[in-house]
Amino acid sequence: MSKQTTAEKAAVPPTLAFLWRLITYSPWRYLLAASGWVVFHLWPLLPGVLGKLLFDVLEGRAAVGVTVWTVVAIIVAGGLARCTAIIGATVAWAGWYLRARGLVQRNLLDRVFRLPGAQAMPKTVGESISTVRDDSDAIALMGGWGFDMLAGIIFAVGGLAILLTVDVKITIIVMVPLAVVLALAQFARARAYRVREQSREATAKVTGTIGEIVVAVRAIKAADKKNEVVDRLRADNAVRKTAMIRDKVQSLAIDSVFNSTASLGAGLVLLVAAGQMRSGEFTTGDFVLFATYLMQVAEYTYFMGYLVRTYQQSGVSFVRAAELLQGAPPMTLVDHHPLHLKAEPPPADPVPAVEPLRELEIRSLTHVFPGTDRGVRDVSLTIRPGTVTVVTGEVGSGKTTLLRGVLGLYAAGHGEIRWNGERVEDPGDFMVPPRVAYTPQNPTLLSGSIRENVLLGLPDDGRVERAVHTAVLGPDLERFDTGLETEIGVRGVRLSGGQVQRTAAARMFAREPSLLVMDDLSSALDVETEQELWRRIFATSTTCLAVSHRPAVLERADQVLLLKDGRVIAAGPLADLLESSADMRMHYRTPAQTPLPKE
Ligand SMILES: Nc1ncnc2c1ncn2[C@@H]1O[C@H](COP(=O)(O)OP(=O)(O)OP(=O)(O)O)[C@@H](O)[C@H]1O
Repeated sequence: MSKQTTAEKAAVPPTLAFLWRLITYSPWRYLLAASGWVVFHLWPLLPGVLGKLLFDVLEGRAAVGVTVWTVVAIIVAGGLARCTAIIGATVAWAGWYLRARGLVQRNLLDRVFRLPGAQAMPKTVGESISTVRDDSDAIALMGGWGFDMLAGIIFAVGGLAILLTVDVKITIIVMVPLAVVLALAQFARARAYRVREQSREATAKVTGTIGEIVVAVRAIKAADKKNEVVDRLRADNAVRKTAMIRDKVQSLAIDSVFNSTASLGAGLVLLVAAGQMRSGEFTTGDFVLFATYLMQVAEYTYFMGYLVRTYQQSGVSFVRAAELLQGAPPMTLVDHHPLHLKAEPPPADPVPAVEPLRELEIRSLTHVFPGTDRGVRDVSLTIRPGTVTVVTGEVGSGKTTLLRGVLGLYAAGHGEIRWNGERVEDPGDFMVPPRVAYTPQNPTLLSGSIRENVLLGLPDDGRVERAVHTAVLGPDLERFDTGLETEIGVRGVRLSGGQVQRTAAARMFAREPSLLVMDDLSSALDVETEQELWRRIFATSTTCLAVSHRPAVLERADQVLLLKDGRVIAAGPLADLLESSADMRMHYRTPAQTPLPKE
């Protein structure tokens, strides 16, 4: 039963390994995009040469015998070829990029949904959403890095080589101050990235705070903490505002410095080459070539710095995304799986036919929460079909932990579970419908109709009606105008605590499982509804494992487990325990009742 803990993190492989795996997910699209973009990036080498040729032809200095119209035709044809390349590359790139991002998001969500249900996420909701949304984007965008880098290097080296062949002295005199300005801009840009990172973190924090407020809105009102919450949001927002303004000012300043290097370069060429131009050594064509290339070579040099940083940023995104995998190998992020972007996704796996329960054996189940001595230790019990097992005990004695341990909802645990004599290797995967269905103490419903919430993907074959009957939801549904179609959730009807519990119970009954697992199911119900609920559950003769303090339920139990400090201190039929256990007598007389909230 023991599994890898979230603390055991696998080392993250180099970013290039991820990139290669992503490229091979849709290699032809990538290749097409890469070829198109390389043509696009390298194209600016041509206008410089052609511009020089054009002016040389006009001045009658051309080394080759071409007419002005030939040069113009080459320029137009080249432009058209570039347009075609860019259209093809953009379509192919969009296809590749969307698939790459979708794949990373799919793999992240797949892993998160497969993790044991009781395992806390290593980040806040806001940070997790940010990772699924933004980091997957940064990872996919890095795909363009490969061909941009290649084209950038070819362009910068090629452009510089052409300039050097025209005039070595002017090239050096012009390039050195330009290189200094670019280096300064690059340095400033490194700082700007740190500021951008701070602004990203500040945004994630504000998103997280808003998420927490929305979830806890009732608690905030009840505790009258509105002002404190607004103050906290204001403080988070103030940090975000400062970070965003700094980010914007820095990037605008860098861009303006960078943009003026073009004029600076052209001015420098004119200054340095004035004498040679007068003597005719440096032609108008040469000037056109310099003016065209200088800026572009500078731009590409600058672009390289950007690409290096993009690469580093994507590495950081990979690390952050790998953290969400919580123990799975980081390369899981880029595992190849179909995305079904065009066709309908395949239907969910059919519900497997399972053997009816003959015996469930739990041996020495132990789960201790990491870093504490709390949890449950060495619990053993046997559950036979059609029986009712009730777990009871004081607040914090380990009842919920025991149920969740049996369901395999904790990543790390010890002990053995045997279903019909067969050892269950992965209870988290095995103890699910149609074998087992569970209603937690504080169930969560989704936005949608009550029918959708009960069915949750099961066929609508009359089971909803049976389930809501068992859950004693009928009288509530009669009060809603649209009955089972009543929308609940953020934009729908707000259900009372008892209605939420019974809707979740109906969802459990609709699974028609061999074993019902219920954690304090009736804690929010009035006495009559509760009694009717238990009567109907027991009437189904389904095997039950339930946490309860209610005397009526304890009396109906075939076996009662009394927990104290995470251990079973008494087990057996209630009548026997009342005779043999002073703790049971005390607990039965003054059970740790949960107050009944108003429905
Ligand atoms: N995630 C957790 N991390 C650390 N300790 C925990 C965690 N969850 C529960 N505990 C502790 O483990 C012990 C058992 O908790 P558990 O929720 O199983 O008790 P319980 O008997 O179900 O309580 P209640 O009657 O309030 O539902 C308690 O001391 C609790 O504080």
